[in-house]
Amino acid sequence: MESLTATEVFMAFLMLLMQNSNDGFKDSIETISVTGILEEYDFVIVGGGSAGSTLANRLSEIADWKILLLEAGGQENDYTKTPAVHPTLIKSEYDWNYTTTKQQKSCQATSGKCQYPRGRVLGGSSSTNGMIYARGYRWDYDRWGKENRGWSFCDVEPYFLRSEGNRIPGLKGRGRDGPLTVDYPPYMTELRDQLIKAGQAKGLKNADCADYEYDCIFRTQTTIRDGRRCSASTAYLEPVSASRENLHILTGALVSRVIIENKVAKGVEFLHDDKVHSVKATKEVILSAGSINSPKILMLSGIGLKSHLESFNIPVVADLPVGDNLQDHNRVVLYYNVRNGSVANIDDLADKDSMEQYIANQTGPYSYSGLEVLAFVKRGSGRKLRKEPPNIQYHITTLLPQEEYLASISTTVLRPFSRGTIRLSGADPKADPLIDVNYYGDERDWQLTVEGLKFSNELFETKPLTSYGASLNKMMTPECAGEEGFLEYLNCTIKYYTVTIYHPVGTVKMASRLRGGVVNSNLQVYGVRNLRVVDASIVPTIISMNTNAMAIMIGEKGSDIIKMEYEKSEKTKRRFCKKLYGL
Ligand SMILES: Cc1cc2nc3c(=O)[nH]c(=O)nc-3n(C[C@H](O)[C@H](O)[C@H](O)COP(=O)(O)OP(=O)(O)OC[C@H]3O[C@@H](n4cnc5c(N)ncnc54)[C@H](O)[C@@H]3O)c2cc1C
Repeated sequence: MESLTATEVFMAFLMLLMQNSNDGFKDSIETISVTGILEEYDFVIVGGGSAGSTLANRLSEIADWKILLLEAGGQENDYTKTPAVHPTLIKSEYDWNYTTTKQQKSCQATSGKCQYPRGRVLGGSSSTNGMIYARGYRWDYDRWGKENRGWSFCDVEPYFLRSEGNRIPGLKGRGRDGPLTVDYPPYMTELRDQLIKAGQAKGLKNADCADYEYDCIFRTQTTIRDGRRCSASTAYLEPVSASRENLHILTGALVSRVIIENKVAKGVEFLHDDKVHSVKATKEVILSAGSINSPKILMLSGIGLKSHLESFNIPVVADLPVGDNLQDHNRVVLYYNVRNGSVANIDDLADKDSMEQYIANQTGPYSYSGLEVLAFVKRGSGRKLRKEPPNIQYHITTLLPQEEYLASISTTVLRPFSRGTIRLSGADPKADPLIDVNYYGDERDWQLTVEGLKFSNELFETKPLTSYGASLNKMMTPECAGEEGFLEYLNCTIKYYTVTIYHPVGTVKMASRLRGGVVNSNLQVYGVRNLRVVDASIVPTIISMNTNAMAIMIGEKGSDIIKMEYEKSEKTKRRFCKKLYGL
């Protein structure tokens, strides 16, 4: 019998899921219709992603505040919450379907245009991501804190702890009671232990890489709760959307601009079913539309580089370097054939028993993302590096929708020197922005990638993996398969197959104005009152790990900054009234 393609397999799984949920997928979040929204709210939050969902939950804890959350996408469902299908969410209705501008040194397999996925659904990119949970190093946040008061590790750690509901026994210094579940997925492959042994054979410690003293390899911790994705919307919106009357959530609402009068944000304009609507914010408008769309909305609202805005006849409200400082992690993948049955493959997913097992009790190969093992190492030299955390990350995958039994290892330079930009392609809010990732704009990133790739291959040449038949499969990178020399092969894979690993940050930089900042350390946009940005775009320098936990931390901390500010002003007001009127 001819085997099924990956698309056919996932379609079959989807059909089975639908059949099992009687009348189709049920929405888990209570939303409001566009005709039901109020004329004004205290806070209007734009974007219900990792940071926005967190913020909506925390701000709506204050019963007196009315909150509106506007999200361009729709809701998650049983399919999007199934861990193994996550690669199929890219380029689907849950994705913004962005591509970059033409790149010279990367993505040549797709003619220099890199796919650039971002979640367009409640939960944002946390609803389409690979579900890896990683916080970043103390060093990363201390670096932020040097220039941004209140953002050192000791300032942000309480928010990681508050958000995290870690179920893994024995880990120290982790949150246990927070809404965001962190756990091992309920499935693992035979190769996992061999991978860890291979790392150990190369001197890596088998430990959670929470410290930076050592190179390490360990089993991936995930935002998977009982075999299902735990996105920011699952964690923060599901538990409160029905019970909190002061929180309104509207999906399908594409915010086109912030309404600004005399340098004060008054509300937003949005499109719903192609009709233009507006809503007022009496206290603040908060952008949580992510690293691509928060800068886009700011620019459409007249906040950005003057010359750029003027080229589209957008009246300038504040001349700020919006969209500069784009930093991202990318990856270059090597593939290895391994012993039959030691990893999962397309047959495991195509197997009806696997599908039924998942539907019945959320276990089996559908219950994990495939990203089974992570490793972090330090490569390169220099005295400075000695005091820094690992600068290379490996994601090792044991589930590829192929007939062969394959494992893959992707190399990621964690603190790239290259910087890209986000710019408008026009004044139309529906037009995609121009994303120039500029991978390898700085030659040092290429050199370090080569070093990282060499080490990844050394891992697969250790006994624990060669005894499992590990051998490099060049056919998975067909554009480079003909390269005979190993170094030539690596350079070719970098040029043809470098793609994003989905961590853009920094495009609405938190810093002083002199240092190219767009927001201050309270996340307020310079030169415009009542306007804040709370999401991954405010990150001054990219952290040395995956970015979802970080974005949720920003939502948590952002909510406290806002609460404290209003509480303080309420107290001052009350004190003033008491003194003056005895109230
Ligand atoms: C495919 C993929 C895989 C990833 N894998 C991992 C991983 O395994 N682990 C990890 O830690 N990180 C991962 N990440 C990164 C991580 O998920 C993101 O860094 C994080 O979710 C960013 O949070 P955010 O709040 O800044 O933006 P988002 O979560 O992207 O939220 C932005 C929200 O705003 C909405 N929005 C945008 N524009 C508008 C508009 N004009 N009007 C209304 N709404 C709007 C969007 O639809 C979205 O819901 C991955 C990301 C992707 C895309």
